[in-house]
Amino acid sequence: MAPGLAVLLVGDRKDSSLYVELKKKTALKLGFNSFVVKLEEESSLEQILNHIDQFNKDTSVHGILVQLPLPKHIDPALVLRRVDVNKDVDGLHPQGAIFQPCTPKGCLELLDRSNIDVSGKDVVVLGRSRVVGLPLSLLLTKRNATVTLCHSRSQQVKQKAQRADILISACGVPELVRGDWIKPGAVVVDVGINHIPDHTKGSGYRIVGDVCFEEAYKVASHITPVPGGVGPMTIAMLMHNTWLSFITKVQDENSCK
Ligand SMILES: Nc1nc(=O)c2c([nH]1)NC[C@@H]1CN(c3ccc(C(=O)N[C@@H](CCC(=O)O)C(=O)O)cc3)C=[N+]21
Repeated sequence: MAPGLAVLLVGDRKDSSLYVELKKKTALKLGFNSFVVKLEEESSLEQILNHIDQFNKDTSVHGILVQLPLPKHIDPALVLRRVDVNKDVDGLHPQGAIFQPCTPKGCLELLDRSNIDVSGKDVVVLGRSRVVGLPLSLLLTKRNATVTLCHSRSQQVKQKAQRADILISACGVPELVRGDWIKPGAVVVDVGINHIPDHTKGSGYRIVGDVCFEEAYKVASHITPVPGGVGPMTIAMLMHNTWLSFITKVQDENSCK
């Protein structure tokens, strides 16, 4: 018996296909079982829910991940709610997830492993997404940080960022955060993964974060790169949650409640 991770991909977005492939490769490398189901973009809600029910029933599946975003005609909340909460290794269950969502968990892991204590610090989070910004702010608050959660309607975001001891960007705006947004010595965590056109690359694009790294690394004390930063940590945390589900000893500290 080995931990089993099931991934459901609906449609054939290039970025989603790549991420699903990375998850599968990592699972297999760890000796996990990997089950990937790919459905057509036009699939109905019923078809999608059917596959989730099968994963829910399958005792060799310990973790289920529904790759987001789903096609426009599908309400993600309906799909995520169908996933057995005990197998929701993505931590995205609308009501009371057991596992911590992977990207926020990865950010905290990066801070922990760099011995950066968030308690009492002023943390500014850019972006209020249901998958990253919002849950990350809650987890940071639980760890006694003072959190300012900025979003598209926030005013004077640059001035707010400049006061941060720890600045976390998860807003999906390529290189929004410039060197002069950062307090000297601050810690910068870049969650953004943005594809921008680049004709000098064979692929026709290159990946940049939400932070202008060239400027930021000169000002910050610590900074995560893109690629090679939060992205791989997200996958590592997905595997960790799948492992926790497998051993079914999820302690309170992994609770999102
Ligand atoms: N239900 C769900 N759960 C997710 O966790 C989820 C999702 N949907 N939808 C999309 C985002 C995105 N995501 C990434 C994970 C790893 C890398 C990663 O490892 N990136 C490499 C680069 C890979 C590349 O070349 O693009 C890096 O940053 O070094 C990126 C992005 C998980 N997501």
